[in-house]
Amino acid sequence: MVNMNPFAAMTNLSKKYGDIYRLQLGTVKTVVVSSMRLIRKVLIEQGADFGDRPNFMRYNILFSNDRGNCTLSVSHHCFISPFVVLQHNQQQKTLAFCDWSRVQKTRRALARRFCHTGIYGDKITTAIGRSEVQLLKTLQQDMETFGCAEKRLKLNIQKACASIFFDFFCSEIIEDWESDQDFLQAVQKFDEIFWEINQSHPTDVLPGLAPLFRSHLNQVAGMGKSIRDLVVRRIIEPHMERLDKDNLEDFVDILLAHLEEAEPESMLTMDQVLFELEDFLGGHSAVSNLVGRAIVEIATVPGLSKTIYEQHFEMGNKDYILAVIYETLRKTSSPIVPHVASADAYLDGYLIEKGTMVIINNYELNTSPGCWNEPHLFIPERFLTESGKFCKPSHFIPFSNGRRACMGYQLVEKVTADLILGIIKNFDITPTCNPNILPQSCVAIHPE
Ligand code: HEM
Repeated sequence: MVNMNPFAAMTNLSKKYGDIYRLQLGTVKTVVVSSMRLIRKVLIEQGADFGDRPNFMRYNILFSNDRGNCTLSVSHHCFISPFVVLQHNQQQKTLAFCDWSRVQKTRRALARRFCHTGIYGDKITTAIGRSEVQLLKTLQQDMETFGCAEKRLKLNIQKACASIFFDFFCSEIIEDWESDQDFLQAVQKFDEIFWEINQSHPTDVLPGLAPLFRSHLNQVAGMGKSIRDLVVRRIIEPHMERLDKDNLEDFVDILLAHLEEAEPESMLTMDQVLFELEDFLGGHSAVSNLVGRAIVEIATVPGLSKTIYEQHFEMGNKDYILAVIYETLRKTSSPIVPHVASADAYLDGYLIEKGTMVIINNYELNTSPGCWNEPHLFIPERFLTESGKFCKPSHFIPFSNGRRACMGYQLVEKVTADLILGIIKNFDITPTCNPNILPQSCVAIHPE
């Protein structure tokens, strides 16, 4: 099973050992849950007991915060290179990979309104509109230069999504993607980070192997630095100078106003604010990879591009494109970030000790013939009622559920739909690549 998709391998084990079983992964005690009944318990009914995240060395390296020369430090003084020594629990600075805490509640509360595309509908629509013009122009140029837009398709979609997110969250309009070196570097680094956090690595469960992976871990340490420089210099500093607390223009203003106005016991630190902003800006990588995957899927189903066009633009069915997005997520079998028991707790009668990692294995729920008709095929209609309304079965939860659920799903739906529709309206999509060669159980497409 070593070469298998790990989620498929864990599904095989569940056939033998049941919907809940223990695994010892290196030094990490792990429990795998596979049925919807148990997944619901972990995420919702007993969400308070399972709200923490694994403390992987890579996450700590990635979310360090030395803006100078990348000299960081590790809890157990694990020496990786002359330049990198890690610090304990740097990952508590990030929203998505920290343990559950009062700080986490504050972080989520600050971002909630901004993730609501209804409340900030005009701002996101304007940002998408601005970026789409540049995307279509760039794709057209590539068509003229290379005869097809495939060569740089992923990169162009990344730039489009990044400029939407910079515009929406920070009011930072990227006028010219190609000449803005800061921006281009941030796009590349965000994508590398997204790929990295979507992969597992031997040091996650065997941190003692770190010296064997020095070069990779040093690379990981460098990934966030250029992004942090850009965020501080181009976004935080100018926002601090012009902050008007009576007129909060964007998410950065909301975060900075919090630093001045919150009660001391619930106030975030400047570092936490900076990392929260980076977490949300980084969401663009998830969207761009998803758009890329959807385009590949659409290309390989004969006539689908035309059907999307007809449904959306001619028949006015706005739900069809949503069904395409959810079918892409299903076929990818987009995984859920592992949780960790924050206290000793009983799950289905078994004692799960504090600190145990809980893998929520949704692979079978996303891909099995027991849950879906012809699951290997791309059929958006499975997410539509007879009258064409979007309808998602309750066992399909690509954005998870409960207190750690994804905060960005509305943005994902809106940006992904608008970009795909923009491309379909202006270009023919024909297949050159088989979607089955893309990695499974992972939205990310390799940065190369
Ligand atoms: C392809 C697109 C995306 C998918 C499939 C996705 C899915 C997920 C999943 C499964 C989780 C883990 C939930 C859990 O552990 O129970 C998560 C967490 C999170 N997502 Fe997303 N996400 C996507 C894009 C985004 C975007 C664009 C943003 C923000 C703009 C975002 C913000 C977050 C945040 C902040 C968390 C951490 C929540 C927490 O730990 O408290 N996501 N996402």
